[in-house]
Amino acid sequence: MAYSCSCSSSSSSTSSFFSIKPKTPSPKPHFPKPHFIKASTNPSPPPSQQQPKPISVSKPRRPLDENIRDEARRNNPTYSHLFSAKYVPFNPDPSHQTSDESYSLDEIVYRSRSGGLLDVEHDIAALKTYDGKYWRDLFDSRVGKTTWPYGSGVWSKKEWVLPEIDDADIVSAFEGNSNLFWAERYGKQFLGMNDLWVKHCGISHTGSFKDLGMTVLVSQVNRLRKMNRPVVGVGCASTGDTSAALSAYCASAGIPSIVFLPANRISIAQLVQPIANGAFVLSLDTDFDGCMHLIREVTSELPIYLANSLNSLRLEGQKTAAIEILQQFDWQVPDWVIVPGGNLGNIYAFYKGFHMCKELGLVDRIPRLVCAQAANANPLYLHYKSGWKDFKAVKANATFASAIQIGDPVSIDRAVYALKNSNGIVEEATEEELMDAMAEADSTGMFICPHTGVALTALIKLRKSGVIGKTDRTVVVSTAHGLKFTQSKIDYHSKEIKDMACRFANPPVHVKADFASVMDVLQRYLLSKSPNH
Ligand SMILES: Cc1ncc(COP(=O)(O)O)c(C=O)c1O
Ligand SMILES: N[C@@H](CCOP(=O)(O)O)C(=O)O
Repeated sequence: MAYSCSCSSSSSSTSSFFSIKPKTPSPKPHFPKPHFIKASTNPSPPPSQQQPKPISVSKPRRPLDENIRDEARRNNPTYSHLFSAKYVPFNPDPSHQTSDESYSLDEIVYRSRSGGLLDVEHDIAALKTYDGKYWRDLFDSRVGKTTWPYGSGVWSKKEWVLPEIDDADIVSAFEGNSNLFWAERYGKQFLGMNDLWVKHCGISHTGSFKDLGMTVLVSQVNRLRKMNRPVVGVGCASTGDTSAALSAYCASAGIPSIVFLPANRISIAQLVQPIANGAFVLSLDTDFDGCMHLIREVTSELPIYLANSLNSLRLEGQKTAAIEILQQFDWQVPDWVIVPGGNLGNIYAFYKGFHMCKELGLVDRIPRLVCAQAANANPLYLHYKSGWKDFKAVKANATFASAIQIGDPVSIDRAVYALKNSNGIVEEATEEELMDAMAEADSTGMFICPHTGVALTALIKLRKSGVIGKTDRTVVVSTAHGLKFTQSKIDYHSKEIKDMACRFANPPVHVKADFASVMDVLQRYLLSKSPNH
């Protein structure tokens, strides 16, 4: 790449003016009711009939040797006998179908016998014993509470995620329940849209959507270790976000974590996260695809559990973001959901979440999915453009969207399946397009990451071509917190990026510290902003 890319710690540049150092249930009679927390089992009377409540002076209610896990153990009935899930080959080829192949989730297995991907298959017949309204009400009743583990947006859907795990084994930071932001000004000003939303999955414990999957994976590892299974540590290859999430959840459970990072290809903020959380960090002179290759070899030799999304457990957590979007729209289905794609697990996770909601009667359709890639790392886009002919991995070039600098995505088959079954589209974004989109979005009050800039570029292109209509309800998935990628914003607003106009740069103005100089620049500024200017 021609310019000095901010995502490389070695190449981070600093502008002179930024004085910043570099860088109601209807159960069948024989099934007991799954647990509703109090609020929904005993709905309150309408406000007109309510008596004024005495103000309670709250005192600590728990004795010192008790906590919310103990409370959950006492209060939450166990439904492990009602619902179950297992690993099965992902979308097996019917011609060599080995229909009996399945594995318990307590086994350590990442690939099917044929070498293909696995999927977590739920006992849909058991889940169907309850109707769509039942599930909607159950999930809604758990939002915003602190009841263990349902205070988490992931574990509030526990029956659909890891139904058999003991609540006591769950490792959670009450992740999920991320805000769905109405992008009023951005939609109106730049796209003429009135129903545009940004799902802020990056406003999360470690600043990315990876928390949703990692709580599930690390919880299962916690369970396996209690069962004395041979898991000494958990490892991943990462472009920065998976390693941050893995190290935080492992640290919280006291489990060793090992992370393989491509040297000088992730942001400083992302590098600091596993270091601070006590992970064993290997910085390797290769790219993400090289790291991925190595971690797969290592985890097949050593008792290190693989935490990348090749491991289908992760996607069970990530799919809850799709369910959450429906929930936040009062179970109305948006027209479009746009997701930036790299290793390509997340686009399938979204598909799976939406599909389960349809299959189980919570909604009657699913949205169309768009996967957005950086043009510098676009193997899925090329595959889509070729009419889904033979897939070819690419050598991924540097991109400001550094977390998706991936040329050989492990979940390519899952992504293709998700897109084909959702009438989906793949788009790409050049470096200039994604940085401009990020800057424009930020100028309307967001503070997004470059990957979200990739997704917004896809939206801009699909709006311009008329594929996405002005009134289409559209959700752009924001995958990481912008604060992890400040160097890219500094580079852009400094206009220090080679071959990039940085059209929306807003550099600070250096002014002499005297009244006249300050008044002078302010008057010129106010004039430029006045309506008659
Ligand atoms: C911030 C960010 N956005 C998007 C992605 C892409 O997700 P996936 O790899 O599941 O396609 C990743 C990781 O790959 C990421 O870290
Ligand atoms: N962006 C990811 C790349 C690895 O993806 P994964 O979902 O397979 O773990 C990261 O942050 O490492």
